[in-house]
Parts: sequence; C-alpha cells; structure tokens
Amino acid sequence: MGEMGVPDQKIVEGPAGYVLEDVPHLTDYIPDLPTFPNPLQDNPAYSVVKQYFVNQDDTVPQKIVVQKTSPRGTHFRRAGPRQRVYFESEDVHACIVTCGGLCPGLNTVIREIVCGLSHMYGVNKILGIEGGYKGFYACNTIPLTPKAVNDIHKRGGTVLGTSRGGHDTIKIVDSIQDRGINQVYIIGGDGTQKGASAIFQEVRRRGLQVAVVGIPKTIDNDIAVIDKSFGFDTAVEEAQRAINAAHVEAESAENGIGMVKLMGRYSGFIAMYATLASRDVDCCLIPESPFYLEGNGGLLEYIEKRIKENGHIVIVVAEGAGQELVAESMKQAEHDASGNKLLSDVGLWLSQKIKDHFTRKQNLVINLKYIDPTYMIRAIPSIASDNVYCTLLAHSAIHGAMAGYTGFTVGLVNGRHAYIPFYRVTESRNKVVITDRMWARLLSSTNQPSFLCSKVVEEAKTANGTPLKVN
Ligand SMILES: Nc1ncnc2c1ncn2[C@@H]1O[C@H](COP(=O)(O)OP(=O)(O)OP(=O)(O)O)[C@@H](O)[C@H]1O
Ligand SMILES: O=P(O)(O)OC[C@H]1O[C@](O)(CO)[C@@H](O)[C@@H]1O
Ligand SMILES: [Mg+2]
Repeated sequence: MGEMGVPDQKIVEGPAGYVLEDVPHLTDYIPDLPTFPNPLQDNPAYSVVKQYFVNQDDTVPQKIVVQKTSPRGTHFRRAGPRQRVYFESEDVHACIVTCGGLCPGLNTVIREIVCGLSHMYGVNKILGIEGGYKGFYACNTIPLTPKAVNDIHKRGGTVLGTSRGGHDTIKIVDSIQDRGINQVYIIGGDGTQKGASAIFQEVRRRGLQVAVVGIPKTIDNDIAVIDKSFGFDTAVEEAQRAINAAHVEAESAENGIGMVKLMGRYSGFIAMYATLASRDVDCCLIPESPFYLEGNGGLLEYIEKRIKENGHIVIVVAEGAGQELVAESMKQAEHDASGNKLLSDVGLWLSQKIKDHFTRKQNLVINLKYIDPTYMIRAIPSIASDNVYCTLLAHSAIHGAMAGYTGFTVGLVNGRHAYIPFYRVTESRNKVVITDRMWARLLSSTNQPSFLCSKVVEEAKTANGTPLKVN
C-alpha cells in the first residue's frame, strides 16, 4: 500500500513541489537482478542517434500550463529505451492479449509490439493469446512473428480476438507461469487496465520476473491522464461519413431531420469532435450535458425553430446521452459480461419522441432519417496518424518492459510518452467538461441551447472555488 492508501504508489518528492508518481520496477521485489547492455546500441538504425537513450531522471509533467508561483507538480517517468536492460533477448518470452471492445489500431499495436521486440531487441518468442483474458486459460495461443503480422495493420478488429468478462487472476497468472512467459502486453480499456493491475499484483506476490504492461485502448477517449487514445482520430474521421449522409438526407427533404448516433458510453468526445469537425451539425447531445425535450429552451422547441429557419436540422447524439430520460420510458438497463451497464438506444427513443411531437403539431410534416453507424466507426483499420501513434505506444511499452519497469500503462502526456502507474488510469475517467472552452466552441458552432439555466452554469464555473477551467 502506498503512502496515501493507494496500492503500489511510489512517490518521489523533489524541490519546489516536484512530485514523481513512479511506476513499479522488477527490482522492487527481486533485488540484485543482473542487467545487460541494451542491444539497440549495436543496431545500425538507432546507434547513430545522438542521445538515443533516455536519461534515467527524465520525467514528464502532468500539468504544463503553470504560473510563476505554481509548485512543479506531478510528473511521470518518461518512456523510452534505457542504456541497461533487465532481460537478455534470448530469454524473453512475451505474450500479447487484446480485451474489451474493438478499436481502430489494435492490429497495428500488435504488429508493432511483435516487430519492435524482434527488430529492436532480437526477441523471437512471442505468443498471441486468443479471445481476451479468458484466452489465457480457455483458448488457443498463436506464435507471432514479424512475417505473420506483416499486413495486419491494414485490417480492422484484432487478429487475436477479444472478449468481455472472464478475468480470473489466479488462472491467468498460473498460465503465465506455466508457459514461462516473462513479458505480458495487455491492450484494452479501463476494465482491461484494472485486470492488468490485478495480474501485476499477483505476479509480484509470487515474486516472478514478469513485466506486466498495459497499452490503453478505447475509442471513447475516456482514459484518464493521457492526451488521447489511439483510434480516436480514426473514429472521428469515419463518423464524418455518417454525418455527411445525415446532412445530405436532411437537406434534400422537406423539413428534414438527420440524426446520427455515435459511440460514447460515459464521455461524449467522439460526438463533440465529430460535430466540431463537420460544421454541418446543429445539435450535439452528450452524456455530460443533460438536456430536456419539452418547453422553453428544450430540444423540441430548438428543432422546430431550426427547421423553420433552415428547412432542416442535423443532430448528433452520443449513445450515453439522455439515459436518465430514456430510462423513464424504457425498461431498466442490464449489464454485459464485464459488468458495464448496457445502454438503451437513445437514438431510436429520440427519433420516436421527435416524430410524436411533430405528429401532434399537424402544421409541420417532418422527414426524419436516423443513422446508427455505431460499430462502423470502430471496426475499421486505423488512419495514418493513428498508425504512427500505435507504433510509438508499442515501442514505449517494449522499452519499458525491457528496462525492468512493470505495473504501468504507456501513454502520451502533454505530447510526451510516459509510464503511468495503473491506479492513475483506472481511478477516474476523462469526461467532456461542459464549462471548458472546447464545449463552448461547440455551442458557438452549432448555436444549440446549452440546456442549462444560468444559475447552474455559474455554480459549475465556481465549483470548489476554482475558476472556469481553460483548455
Ligand atoms: N475491475 C476489474 N478487475 C479485473 N478485471 C476486470 C475488471 N474490470 C474489467 N475487467 C476485465 O477486463 C476485460 C475488459 O473489460 P471491459 O469489457 O470493461 O472493456 P474495457 O477494457 O473497459 O474496454 P472498452 O470498454 O473500451 O471496450 C474483461 O475481460 C473484464 O473481465
Ligand atoms: O457492443 P460492445 O462490444 O459491448 O461495445 C460497446 C461499447 O464499447 C465502447 O466502444 C467502448 O467502451 C463503448 O462506446 C460502447 O458502449
Ligand atoms: Mg470500459
């Protein structure tokens, strides 16, 4: 237990309020491990780079906007290759597993872990665990080589398969131990990172020289601390096609309403960025911003006004938006195998409510087209920029494991790759802050009502005495 009651907390304090939230290292529980020179020093591609190895003391600040008198604040260990490594290449037996929902770029990360381990560190024993966590004890494994994964980044999905549920820590670590695996690369979202943390704890309890590394994945972009998750840009790009179609349909019909439902269980980032990128959207509804239908300032009034002004309206709704309203008229949601709440279809519900409203208003006949591209935006290969991002994440993960770090997630923090303790990415979830400038930009681009009374806005701005947060 760490100082403040958080498991595995490794805090290093320095002058002027400097804090390093460090990640575990194999030597924390296996002292006197031998080290070896990093094979990259003899690699023709890397050996010419000046200062290729990361300085042992390099750290990345979590907050980069500071004032003259601010304390230096929280930092994370900088990712990258170290001069000395804790594994000899021929002794490494790595495995890769993908868990949770799909996300563009999964195959790229798998490819780059395999190719990175092989080309940078000369590792050739890499196992793919099929079907998510339960694959450790209930499914097949496949040997992964650079040749076998050469083209997989051009395909959506994950060549390893994935699943929800089935996390049995003891059975998983038994399987790791029985197979002689000593580097575990786990790609998945918040649930997966919690599972990875449990695996790390058990590995450490057994005193195994096994590095456990998480690579964060979620198109919802709701993982705490990191700048952005891989696949997010791809999803936003693909969402444009659905929004364009909704706009064309709405514009071409009399009193046309185009409605698009996008993913985003608890966080509306995809809907917000897709809306901002498109500029054709008149209203964006997200889980973080409650809305109401009827009466003054309500959604139905706005739709009517917009149709009268423009002849059509385009609405983007995140799947988690308005769930409390939907729950009033539909049956209670259930849970999936991982314990995540299954949501009611807000898009269908909203379409019906809008149709009912305009049926009652006999003077306005509407044409509503509902587009649900939910799985289309995540079941595609990643775009070029995400591919590069996936490559760097995979490399950061490999360098960290080779250097003996364990129990961490890799991620981009203020544009720099860093090693983040598991608990930091699982203890909270990133959400759109509706008093931030980004949401204000969206409101000003769509001209939609904020659905909040001025008193609520004022309270949100000054909550806990903190002024309006600026992005
Ligand atoms: N608290 C937890 N402890 C251990 N394992 C967990 C925990 N929560 C989830 N898991 C396991 O992690 C895996 C993935 O979890 P989940 O289905 O919630 O997806 P995720 O990783 O959050 O990804 P996403 O929600 O972005 O699709 C599942 O196999 C699940 O059993
Ligand atoms: O249908 P599945 O595979 O459970 O995934 C749906 C969920 O996965 C996510 O894409 C990621 O958490 C959510 O936006 C969505 O609710
Ligand atoms: Mg999740």
